[in-house]
This record gives sequence, C-alpha cells and structure tokens, in this order.
Amino acid sequence: MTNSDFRYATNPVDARRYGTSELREHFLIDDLFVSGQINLTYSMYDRYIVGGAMPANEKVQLETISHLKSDYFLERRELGVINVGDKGLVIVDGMEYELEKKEALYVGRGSKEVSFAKVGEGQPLFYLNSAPAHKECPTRKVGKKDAEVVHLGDDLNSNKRIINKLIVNSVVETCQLQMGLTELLPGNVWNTMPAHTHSRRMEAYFYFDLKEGQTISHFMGEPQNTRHIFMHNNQAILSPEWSIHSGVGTSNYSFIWGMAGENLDYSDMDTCEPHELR
Ligand SMILES: O=C[C@H](O)[C@@H](O)CC(=O)C(=O)O
Ligand SMILES: [Zn+2]
Repeated sequence: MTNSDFRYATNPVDARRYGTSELREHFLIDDLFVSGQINLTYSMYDRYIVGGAMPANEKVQLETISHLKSDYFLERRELGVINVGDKGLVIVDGMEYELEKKEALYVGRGSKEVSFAKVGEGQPLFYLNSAPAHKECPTRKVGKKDAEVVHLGDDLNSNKRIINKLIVNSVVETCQLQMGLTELLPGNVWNTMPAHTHSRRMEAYFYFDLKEGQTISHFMGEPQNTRHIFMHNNQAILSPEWSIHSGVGTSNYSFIWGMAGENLDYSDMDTCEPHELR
C-alpha cells in the first residue's frame, strides 16, 4: 500500500513566527518506515517527494498517488532509492537490483512497475526521493564504490565526515535529482558547518544510524534567523531553498541529502560562516 501526505511550501517571513509544533508539522517527516507500506510526503518545494518503503514478507509496490494525477508513479518523474537497512531488492519493470546497505538506485522516468522486496530474513529500509523529470534517463545502480567521495571537516571542529556523492551528474545522468550520503566519524557531531543555503535548490535530510537514546538538533531558517528541531533516528526534514540545513548530534550518525531545483551543480552554495549565524 502506498500512502501519501501533502505539505505546502512556507515563506521565510511567515516561518519566523512558527513555534515548535508548527515547525515540526511543516518540516519534519517522522513516519517513513511502516512494515508492508510505502509512506510518501509530497511537498511544494520543487514538488519533491520524500518517502520510505519497508517490505514485509510480501514485496511492496510503488503506486501512483492522487497528487500526481498520473497512470503510474514515474510517468513524469524520476526516483532515487538508498537502502539504509539489510540487503534488499528493488524490482523495476522485471529487472532486479540488489542493494546492500548504503547503496543507491536511480530509476528513470517512464519505468512502470517499481517494487521493493526482502532478501531472506533481513529487513531492508529503502529511503526514497523523487522529483519531476522532463526526459527519460537510464535506470542505474550506484554502489558505494561508484560514489564520488569527499573528506570534509576535522576532529578539532568536531565535524570530520565523509561525503559520498551517489546520484550526482558526474556519476549518473539525472534530470534534477541529486542524492548522497554523509557519514560522521566517531566523536564528530556537526554536519554542514559552515552552513549554507542554495536558493536554486531545495533539500531534504534523512538522519539514520544514530545510536539508541541519542538525538540530533537540526538547524533551519534564514542564516540570521535560525530555529532548531530535535530529530531522532530514521526521520527526515524538508529544507526550503531559503533555509540553512545543518545539525549537531549527541553522538555521531549518518544522513542522506537529496536535492532538486534549478541546476545540478552540487557546489552552487552560499556559505554562512559560523560567526555570521544568528
Ligand atoms: O548541498 C549539499 C548538502 O547540504 C550536503 O551534501 C552537505 C553535507 O553533506 C555536509 O556538509 O555534511
Ligand atoms: Zn545543501
């Protein structure tokens, strides 16, 4: 069963008045993985969809949702899938792609049947991002060895991390989707600091591999007008194009970033230095 939720976009001036519950209601996505279900959030930020697929013993099929008014989900869209659980299968029009934890699959526009399945007893958890697509690009698996890897940060600033660019245009052709996975090394807790905005693209973060009982304070908002949202393991958050997206954990963790919008230029960011934040 494919379930969907809808979010309007918020402008930065209105967002300044939001309290804790409104921030959580508009930006936090906390119900991604439900056994035997696909849960999707359709947002008005570049019509980006964020979701999760958790196959039970039966495979679970990606169905179209009412917001798309399409015959099938990928009629006018592209899809990025990253597995954050045990080994699993993504089946695209009869072709099986086996994904280990932290491996990705790009699924091109026009693919009619997409389903998710277990391999043996393990529980795969497929994190999904989708954006409107103007043309068909070939479906392709991106394993961890195919990633473009960047090392950022250092121990002294508690932000030593590995950026694995998975679904980016130097690795796989896409229309507007970009996705990757960042791993904080033990003892390091800050992601995306110095923070940045990119008004050409929206972004979504999905935090995982956070240890039991720990939390992440995610920072959003205009650089001079920030807010925080406490997040737990396996939760996602929408970042409007005007917002920073950065976080600090009570322990280390990993997260998936996904973006869509005007360009495919990962480095097109406006950086905010730590002392400039308010
Ligand atoms: O626009 C790019 C995204 O925000 C992330 O790739 C940043 C990130 O993973 C990091 O600095 O840790
Ligand atoms: Zn960003």
